[in-house]
Amino acid sequence: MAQLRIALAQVNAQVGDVTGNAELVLDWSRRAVAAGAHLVAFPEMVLTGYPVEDLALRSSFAARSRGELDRLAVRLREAGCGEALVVVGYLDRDEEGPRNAAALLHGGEVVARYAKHHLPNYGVFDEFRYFLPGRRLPVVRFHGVDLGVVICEDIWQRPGPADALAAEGADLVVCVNGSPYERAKGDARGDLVSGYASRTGVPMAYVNLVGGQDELVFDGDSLVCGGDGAVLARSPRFEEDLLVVDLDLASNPGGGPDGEGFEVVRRVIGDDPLPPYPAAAAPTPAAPLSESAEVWGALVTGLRDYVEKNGFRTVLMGLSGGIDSAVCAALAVDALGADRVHGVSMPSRYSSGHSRDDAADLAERTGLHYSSQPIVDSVAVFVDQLGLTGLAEENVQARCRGVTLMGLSNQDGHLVLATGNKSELAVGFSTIYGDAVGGFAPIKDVPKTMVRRLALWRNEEAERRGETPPIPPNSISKPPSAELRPGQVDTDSLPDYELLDAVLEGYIEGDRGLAELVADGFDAELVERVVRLVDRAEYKRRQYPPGTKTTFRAFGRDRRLPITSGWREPLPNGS
Ligand SMILES: Nc1ncnc2c1ncn2[C@@H]1O[C@H](COP(=O)(O)OP(=O)(O)OC[C@H]2O[C@@H]([n+]3cccc(C(=O)O)c3)[C@H](O)[C@@H]2O)[C@@H](O)[C@H]1O
Ligand SMILES: Nc1ncnc2c1ncn2[C@@H]1O[C@H](COP(=O)(O)OP(=O)(O)OP(=O)(O)O)[C@@H](O)[C@H]1O
Ligand SMILES: NC(=O)CC[C@H](N)C(=O)O
Repeated sequence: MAQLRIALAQVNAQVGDVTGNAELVLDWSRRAVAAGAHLVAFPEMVLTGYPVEDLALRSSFAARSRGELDRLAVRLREAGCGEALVVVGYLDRDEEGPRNAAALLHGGEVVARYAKHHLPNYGVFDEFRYFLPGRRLPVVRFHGVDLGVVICEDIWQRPGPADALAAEGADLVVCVNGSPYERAKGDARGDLVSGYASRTGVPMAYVNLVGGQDELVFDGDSLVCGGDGAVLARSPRFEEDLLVVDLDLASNPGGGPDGEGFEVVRRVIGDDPLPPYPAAAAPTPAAPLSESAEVWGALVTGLRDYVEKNGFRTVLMGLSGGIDSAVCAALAVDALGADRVHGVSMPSRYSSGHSRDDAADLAERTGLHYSSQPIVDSVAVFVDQLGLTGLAEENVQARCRGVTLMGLSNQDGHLVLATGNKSELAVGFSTIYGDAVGGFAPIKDVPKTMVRRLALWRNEEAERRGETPPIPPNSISKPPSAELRPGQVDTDSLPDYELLDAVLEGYIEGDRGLAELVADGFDAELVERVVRLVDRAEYKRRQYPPGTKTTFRAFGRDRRLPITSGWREPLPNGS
């Protein structure tokens, strides 16, 4: 039985900032070594950030990543971390092409390199476009403990390198990850890691990135499972964390056919067993979050990191008194603090008194900066000069609001937030270049029924903490309305949101056809109408700002459809 203290550094790396990320690795390695860790592991491609998209194809970027890795090995030794084994994800490139790789650094050198074997190429991932798969499998004997490294998707597909490592006698497998958040995914990861450990008897340490990158949020949730599959330690979600765990590792005799097909490379570092050290208190595994808490955490992280990593100080949005803009404002206040959030009420001649009162109430509750910019005069100029009526007149109101927000953004440097939700985006219920303007859309992947659940949860959470609930109860209870003509409510032109979201979930998340949805029990006419609306709105979605993915299938990378398309889902009768 060998003892090893490992530290999983769940850090927030910045895509493209290789120098800054090297500093991050250095800083967290120092902390881990100060905590007595013998092995420190960082997430997938921590040195370049993840995902780097087409930057992976630039040889200058790969050269920078490789060069910084070599320098990092030396700097770690100079910083007193040379005795520890430090696992660092980076972008590699050899004569054949780019690789998604992890290096083991020790004593000022790169002692082993592993390139990801299974490349994910579904959903938001396009790794066949970027990387070549690796076949080499390093097994490093570190003070008598046989260690192997795998990268993220490697444990989602079998057979693969993790099973091969068990067969080659690894006593511990470290899995480095860039596993993005989507609702309820945490369980899948826990099951995979625990399943691997109990199947093979080999403990696994799983370290994930944390933080937002464009539309993705990495939620951390790093964990360690013992050889019996039990979870020994687990990091909190959506925050940086150093998970320090003492492991008693049994020697694995190896064996079995799973090692075939890989080129095993062995290296020995330190012949002597590690000296005994005082045991650290075992960390308590972080408790699971409720669905609303987890989605809220993802949205706050996604918004905060988009704003911070793109260098904005403040955000600005239109406040209609409705639930969508109220939830976006509450998210922004949680992400950035009230002083960095600006909201504008922009009443038109159709705006109700309560829309202004509810917007003002929201500002009062949250403490955000609030102002009023009526659009009555600007709308009148367009309507009169162009002779606009009906829908054209309705939409020009949304567009005057868009112009107002963009004017203030240009003047004061705010990032404009678009407040549309996934249900509206699905059916094209927004005015292009109107309420769809903005640089980021915090709730674009949250269905309207979930927006409501989030609003209720956030207010309850505030009450539980003895704080003022941020969202005006009236914004939650009143019927949703765009207020673009007198007395308009969303249900004039859309089905009830509970029903709409159920059909949308089947069509978008479940990829069910029109006939299948009817067989599921939905009304045929309703399904046909909703499906047509969704198909027709592809062009609008393509021009909508980016926003945080929370569902299994977010619009955009997860669901790529042609805009110009003659395809119509067949009707239940086959026509
Ligand atoms: N395939 C295509 N590729 C490129 N452009 C295409 C296009 N098809 C139409 N277009 C163009 O798109 C424009 C029509 O779209 P757009 O101007 O948006 O107008 P449209 O979709 O016709 O109307 C906006 C709808 O959203 C509703 N709305 C508006 C504002 C807020 C809310 C809310 O509750 O949040 C709801 C409103 O009640 C109305 O039903 C036209 O200029 C048309 O030429
Ligand atoms: N009177 C207004 N003042 C300021 N902004 C507005 C106003 N009306 C609409 N907006 C902006 O346009 C967005 C679309 O709002 P709209 O009222 O048309 O529909 P909605 O999707 O029900 O949104 P919400 O629930 O926020 O009202 C709002 O979220 C808000 O940002
Ligand atoms: N970076 C990866 O390889 C991620 C793929 C993996 N299936 C996940 O979502 O966790």
